[in-house]
Amino acid sequence: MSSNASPGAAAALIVAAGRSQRAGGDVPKQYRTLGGKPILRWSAEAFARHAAIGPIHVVVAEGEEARAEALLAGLPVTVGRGGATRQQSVRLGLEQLAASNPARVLIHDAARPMLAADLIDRVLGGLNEAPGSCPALPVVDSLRRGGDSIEGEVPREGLWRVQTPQGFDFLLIRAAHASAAEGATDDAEVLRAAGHQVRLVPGDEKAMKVTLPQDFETAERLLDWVTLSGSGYDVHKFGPGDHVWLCGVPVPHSHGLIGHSDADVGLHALTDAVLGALGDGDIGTHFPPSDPQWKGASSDRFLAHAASLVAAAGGRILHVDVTLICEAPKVGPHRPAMLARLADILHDHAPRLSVKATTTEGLGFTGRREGLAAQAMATIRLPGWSKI
Ligand SMILES: Nc1ccn([C@@H]2O[C@H](COP(=O)(O)OP(=O)(O)OP(=O)(O)O)[C@@H](O)[C@H]2O)c(=O)n1
Ligand SMILES: C[C@](O)(CO)[C@H](O)COP(=O)(O)O
Repeated sequence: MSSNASPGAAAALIVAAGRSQRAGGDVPKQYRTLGGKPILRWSAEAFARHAAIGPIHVVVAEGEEARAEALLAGLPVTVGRGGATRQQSVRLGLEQLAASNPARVLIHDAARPMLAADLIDRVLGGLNEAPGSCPALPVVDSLRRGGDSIEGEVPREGLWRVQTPQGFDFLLIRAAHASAAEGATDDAEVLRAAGHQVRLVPGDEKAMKVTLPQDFETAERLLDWVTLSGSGYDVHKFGPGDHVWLCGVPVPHSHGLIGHSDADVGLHALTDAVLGALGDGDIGTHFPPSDPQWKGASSDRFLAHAASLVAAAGGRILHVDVTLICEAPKVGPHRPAMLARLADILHDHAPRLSVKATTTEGLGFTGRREGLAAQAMATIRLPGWSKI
């Protein structure tokens, strides 16, 4: 993904050097997946899609640079080293960003993956009013001080739960961090303590910080999954040959199928069904027949590409269903091999697979054995909370 940045765009600094002591797990939470996508990648993509964001810099713990670069592949980001505390990570990240000379910077926790474009807009809007801008949500529960029992009340009026991204005048926040005492839990406080105004702007419940083990499940639910279906249809004509390719399997036959690629109608219809569910063109858009590199190509790569687009959108294929329409060859004996091949091409993307066959009772072009047709249906699940 290339940057959409407009001139004068703000920089983004994503802090991802934490150790996830509260979340636990085998790897730090920013490297775990949410909706099939690494947590760190979610917010990096959100910044990369936003036209008002320019350079994007990520700081990670020592030794994690290669892992972070691999999971951020294809995004216009740079990766540097963070520090032992969040405050130190921000300070180091700001120093590393100084070479880009941004006028403004948005500082964001990698642990807040659901970063909506309108939250970025609100934070940038706040920066037009003050040198600092901080998204926050009102406290709605009653607050009490205590240990095992309640010892007193804490009035909630005027209290806010602050989130990220927090926006700043770059030179002011860099200077404030350079001279700040240790112990600040966020950057708005660092700027305020240095004597500058920080504007509060409305936050977003979905910009929650994944902190505790149970937060992964909550975050998955907040992705607002949408279920989408697509259909595909394809026809190829019989010609000379002794086998046809169907759903990735060579099936012996008195004829072959004529086509630019291997003419696998099953995989072509299914690829179109997956692309249809995504709303991302058709097989010809992605693999133009005019392009000589697809001559004789094995069609499994077309389907694998469509599946990779679903995965890149943080989604998952739930179900695919292919119907092959022909008088011959007989499909039944080859069905187990076709299902195994589809599972192989789709890896673990599609838990439910179906291949069916029908004749047209001697009617039409398939009935006259002039060609072979296939129709397919795919159902996918995509995170619906932001426009992807
Ligand atoms: N030395 C640190 C500590 C934290 N962070 C980042 O600051 C954000 C907010 O921190 P938090 O949720 O507290 O993450 P962790 O420090 O990883 O969690 P814990 O406190 O449970 O260990 C996270 O994106 C985290 O990666 C950082 O860049 N450098
Ligand atoms: C910056 C922050 O996300 C604002 O809510 C938060 O303070 C960082 O998390 P931590 O748990 O305090 O390290």
